[in-house]
Amino acid sequence: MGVGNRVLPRAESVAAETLERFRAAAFPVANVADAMGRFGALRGLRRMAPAPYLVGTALTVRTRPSDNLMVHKALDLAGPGDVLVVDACGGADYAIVGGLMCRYARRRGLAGLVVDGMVRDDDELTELGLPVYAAGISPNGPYKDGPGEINVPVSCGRTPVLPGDLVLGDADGVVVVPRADAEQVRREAEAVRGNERGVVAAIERDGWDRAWIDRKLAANGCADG
Ligand SMILES: O=C([O-])CC(=O)C(=O)O
Ligand SMILES: [Mg+2]
Repeated sequence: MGVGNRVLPRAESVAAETLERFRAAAFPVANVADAMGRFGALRGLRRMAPAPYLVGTALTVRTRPSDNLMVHKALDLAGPGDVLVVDACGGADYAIVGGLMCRYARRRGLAGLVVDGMVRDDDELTELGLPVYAAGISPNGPYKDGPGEINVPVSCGRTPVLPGDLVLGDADGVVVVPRADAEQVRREAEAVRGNERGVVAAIERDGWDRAWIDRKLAANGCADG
């Protein structure tokens, strides 16, 4: 088994009850990212087509920016509730995943795919309605030669992802919650959402307290007027 060219066993995943609590809560990704000190949301990736809220556990893949052999292997290892998190080094020239693979993923019950690289077959992805996040689209197809790694720590959207981490996605993007921190983040996200709901209510009754802005500017020594 070689570094850079290996398939590791499935990692321990975020607890099933925690996963269910996050599924029921369906927090906006922005609230969860705020609950994590504004880290945690993957950078430069977007949802490729309208799709349901994404909740699942990370099955990680590392691959060359032009090759998807290990992604195909990972699809055969993945099952219901898994999210393939693919570190393709942010490659912009070759699609790593396309419509056929996403159809197969949907058939196998995967929760979604997150690709730090390109995808293709945009119309098909739209038709499938599976949550697929990527850096962009390229019609150029991938080679299938390897090497690569499965179930190792990866970097996706310039953010570390460990196999078994919790993955959440909505129209804004994807946030990854470290498995061991998930319950704490859930409580924080609940507080962030509660606070935002309070602000919404205050805006609607013209009661949003804006005094903090001038206090902050004064503390900054800002020349005002
Ligand atoms: O050729 C590939 O491996 C990727 C692709 O377009 C598909 O899955 O439809
Ligand atoms: Mg295709």
